[in-house]
Parts: sequence; C-alpha cells; structure tokens
Amino acid sequence: MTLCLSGVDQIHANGQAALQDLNLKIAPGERVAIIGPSGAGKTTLLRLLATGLKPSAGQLRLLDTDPWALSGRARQRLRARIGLIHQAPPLPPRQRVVTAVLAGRLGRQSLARSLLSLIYPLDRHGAREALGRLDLADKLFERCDQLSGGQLQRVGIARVLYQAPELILADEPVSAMDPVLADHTLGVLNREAARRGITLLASLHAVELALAHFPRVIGLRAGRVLFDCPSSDLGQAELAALYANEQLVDGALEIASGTARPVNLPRC
Ligand SMILES: Nc1ncnc2c1ncn2[C@@H]1O[C@H](COP(=O)(O)OP(=O)(O)OP(=O)(O)O)[C@@H](O)[C@H]1O
Repeated sequence: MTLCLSGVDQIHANGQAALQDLNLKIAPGERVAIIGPSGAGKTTLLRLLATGLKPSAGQLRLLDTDPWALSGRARQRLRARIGLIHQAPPLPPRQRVVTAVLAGRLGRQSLARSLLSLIYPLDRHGAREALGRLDLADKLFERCDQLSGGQLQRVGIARVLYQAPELILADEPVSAMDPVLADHTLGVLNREAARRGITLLASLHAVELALAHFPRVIGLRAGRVLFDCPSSDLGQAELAALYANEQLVDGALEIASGTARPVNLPRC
C-alpha cells in the first residue's frame, strides 16, 4: 500500500480535533479525490500524509514505512519521494520559473549540485519540458511574481512533475484557475500520474472536477470519512449529506422545516 491509516486522530495544538478515527488504504497508482465542506479536515489530512503533522493517535504507514519511526534524516529522504502541490505555491517572488521548477529535485541531489542549480539552472531542457506539459514553456525565464495565481499553480504542478515522485499530494491544485483551465490542468495531472504509475491524492472543492477526473472519491466531513467509493457510484444523496450546512441560518431553518433546496454543488 502507498498509504495506510488506521484509527488516526489529529488534534491541533489548540485542541481542535481535525481528524477522527480515520481508516484508509490507498494502493500504488490509485488516483483519489478528497472532497468535503470547509473545515472538514482535507488540508489537515494532506499535511499529515506529507509528514508535516504527526498523528495524535493511530497508525500511519506511508510508502511502506512508518514515517514517525524513522530518524529525522531518513524522514527527510522519505519526503523527497513525495510531491506536494500547494494551493498557493510557496515560491520566492523574485525566483525565476526555471529555478522554481528545478527545485523540485533538490531533495534528491547532492548539496553542491543543488546550490549550483540555484545559481545557474543546469537542466533547462527538463524544466522546459515539464512546463510545456502545463502550456507554460514560454514562462521559463519569467520571475514568479510576474505570474498570475493560476499560472503559479501550474508552475507548482510542473515542479512536482519534474520531481517525479512516487506519491503526489495536491491541496486544491486548480482553485485559482478558470473552469476550462482547471479541467484541462487536472486532465494533464491525472494523465501524467496514470502514465507514470504515480499515486495521486488531491483535495478539491469542485465536485464535478473530482468526479470527472478521479476514479475514487472520499467524502470528508467534520474530520470523518462519510463515504469512500468509485466516483461512478456517487449519488446526489451522498453529496447533499456531505455539504449539508446546518450552521447557515437559512439552511438550518430549511432543514428543520424539511424544505431544504437541492444542494448547489460547489464550483471552482
Ligand atoms: N494549524 C491549525 N491550528 C488549529 N486548528 C486548525 C489548524 N489548521 C486547521 N485547523 C482546524 O482544523 C479543522 C480542519 O481544518 P482544515 O484546514 O484541515 O479543513 P479543510 O477541509 O481543508 O478546509 P477548507 O476547505 O476550508 O480549506 C478546522 O476546524 C480548522 O479550524
């Protein structure tokens, strides 16, 4: 298994319980979307899987190891096998796009080569090829602060494709793109993951994109798995239950009176 969680809880430092009794198995090469309302725990789950957070309880196995039984150095090596796609890629504003993409392999290179690559981009061909898959080859020598939010997200995806990890964890990877570009970009990411046998786990607010691109969908609500099924099996009732928002005053009144409208599925 690429990922295996059993009985995992995650409680943040302020006492907020973000994930509760999570049991999950994801096999190598699977492509899985995580959907759910705001605050459901999607980002917390991805941070946990990226070993940015240690589970408060339960067992996590990642790429056939227990990351928290490893030394700090071995965990660092494990992280180099995982590609992270952030909603807002943490790229230095003045950095050139080519350098940002080549940084995808920093964790797997010698220190000397990494430092040299930061000063003088060595593998320009590789960076151009990765950017070309996201239709951004012409931005190779632009500065990151000269790109739009959607372009920056695509640079973040190109960087992870260049990294060629075994597992990709993507947190809202297309949230800053228009619907057509978001659809196209998720298509590229999924095709590349499938072609290379990379396991892909992505959180998404756009349900229609999750269903269109990912064979398996996990619905997370209040830190628990509400459903975990093939996307072709997912029905309106499950989605309505996932996104029912009793906290909204109008919604609460409608739910209480049994006049709730059909749920409007979130779009990007
Ligand atoms: N660093 C943190 N410290 C304390 N509580 C946190 C922290 N990060 C998230 N939380 C809380 O954990 C819960 C889950 O948050 P999380 O960001 O994982 O949800 P999400 O599903 O990604 O939400 P969204 O779709 O709005 O990004 C929320 O109640 C949130 O307030």
